[in-house]
Amino acid sequence: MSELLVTGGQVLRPDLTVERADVLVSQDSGDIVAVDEPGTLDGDDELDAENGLVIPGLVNAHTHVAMTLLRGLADDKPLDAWLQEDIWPVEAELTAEDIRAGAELGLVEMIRSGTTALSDMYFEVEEIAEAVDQAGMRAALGFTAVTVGKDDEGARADLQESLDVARKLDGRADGRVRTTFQPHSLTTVGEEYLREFVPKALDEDLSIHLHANETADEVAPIVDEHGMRPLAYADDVGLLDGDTYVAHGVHVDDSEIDLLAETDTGVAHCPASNMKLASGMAPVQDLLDAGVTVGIGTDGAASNNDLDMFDEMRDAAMLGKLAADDASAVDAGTVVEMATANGADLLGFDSGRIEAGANADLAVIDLDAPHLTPAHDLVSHLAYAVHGSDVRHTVCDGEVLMRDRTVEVFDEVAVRDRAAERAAALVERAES
Ligand SMILES: N[C@@H](CCSC[C@H]1O[C@@H](n2cnc3c(=O)[nH]cnc32)[C@H](O)[C@@H]1O)C(=O)O
Ligand SMILES: [Zn+2]
Repeated sequence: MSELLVTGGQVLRPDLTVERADVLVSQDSGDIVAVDEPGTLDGDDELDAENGLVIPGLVNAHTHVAMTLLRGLADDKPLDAWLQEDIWPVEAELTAEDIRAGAELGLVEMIRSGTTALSDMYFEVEEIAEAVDQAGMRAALGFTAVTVGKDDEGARADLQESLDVARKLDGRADGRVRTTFQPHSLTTVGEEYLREFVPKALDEDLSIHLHANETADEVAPIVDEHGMRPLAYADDVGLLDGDTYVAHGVHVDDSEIDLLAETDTGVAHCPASNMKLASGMAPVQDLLDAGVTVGIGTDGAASNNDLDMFDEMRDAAMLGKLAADDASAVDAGTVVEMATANGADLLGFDSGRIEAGANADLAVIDLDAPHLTPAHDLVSHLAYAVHGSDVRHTVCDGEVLMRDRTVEVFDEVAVRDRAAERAAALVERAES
């Protein structure tokens, strides 16, 4: 029996109160065993949380982790032009080894900034699953199907692969990997393919993750072609019948907000990506008021341009206020819940809460910093003032992924060097 004691700090509890407490986690079960008064618990090993705040590991509810290789390659364009002119041509040159290197880089960046779980959409998913396994993190992974620009055989093969990958990789990494069926979006996968394959995913009880209602440009053609709003169309083809979450959900009208709530469909809100691509402002407070589960995602590093969930919480709060024209909207406590418990609920993990019985996924924030002084309200600090670089330790499934700012699960310098080399060679191939 091996137990780790996170000791000497303050702890953020599920009701968002903060108390002085020690946290005991089991490295065998990967669960939190107890949260109790300082000095009352004992472990085999200790993690020093003195002058620190223990929080649930953050959950990045929508990303493309291997896109770290494309960070800074193409900026300052809207979604459609950015994908078609810049991103897709370079992605066509990506090898399995590139994706492994990019994923490792992204996971190291996440561990350093206190993220312990992610929901990812990409290809070469086996490589991403292996990187997640080595990282010791938790992930909902999947193969993203696109049918535009493909012949019928290619299109059907893509959707079949999304089903096959979801079936094959579920439960990998000792159960830390779950999977989702992933049509890329409502405009990049044809209706006949959705009608054929979505029922198969539902039959197998697969969770579903897709991009939806991201830009105004994508809404209009759906309304023209199908005579209904995008999410009504998504519902019509069965996409909202299962355990589904959509990334973005920016351009949703009241009827679609109601539909999300009625069908218990979640939203992975990506504020930085929505601002950078000028996609628009998601009505986050309206979604929350309607009872929709909203998590927060960074989207890929090429549209953010980092994977720091603390930046993302601050962006979500600020953009949520602007969208609602109300400074009280999307408050600090709300974004902290979105980035922890809500995200975990979307991905289907029992994480995001520091309480006995939950997954032992946590981060310790160093509060000894000028930008975190004074400490009137630590929840406010989490939403508005903490940076990813303030994270001292990161723990997932009871294992220490980073101790005293040293990543223990990867050779960080080697990961950075390999990613930089592969990214340079990738761009050279794409340009030749
Ligand atoms: N490009 C591949 C498979 C798609 S993987 C998932 C895709 O989502 C893309 N992506 C990244 N961010 C966004 C976004 O905000 N909206 C839509 N797609 C995105 C990403 O570049 C990647 O191509 C194919 O043609 O078959
Ligand atoms: Zn995306």
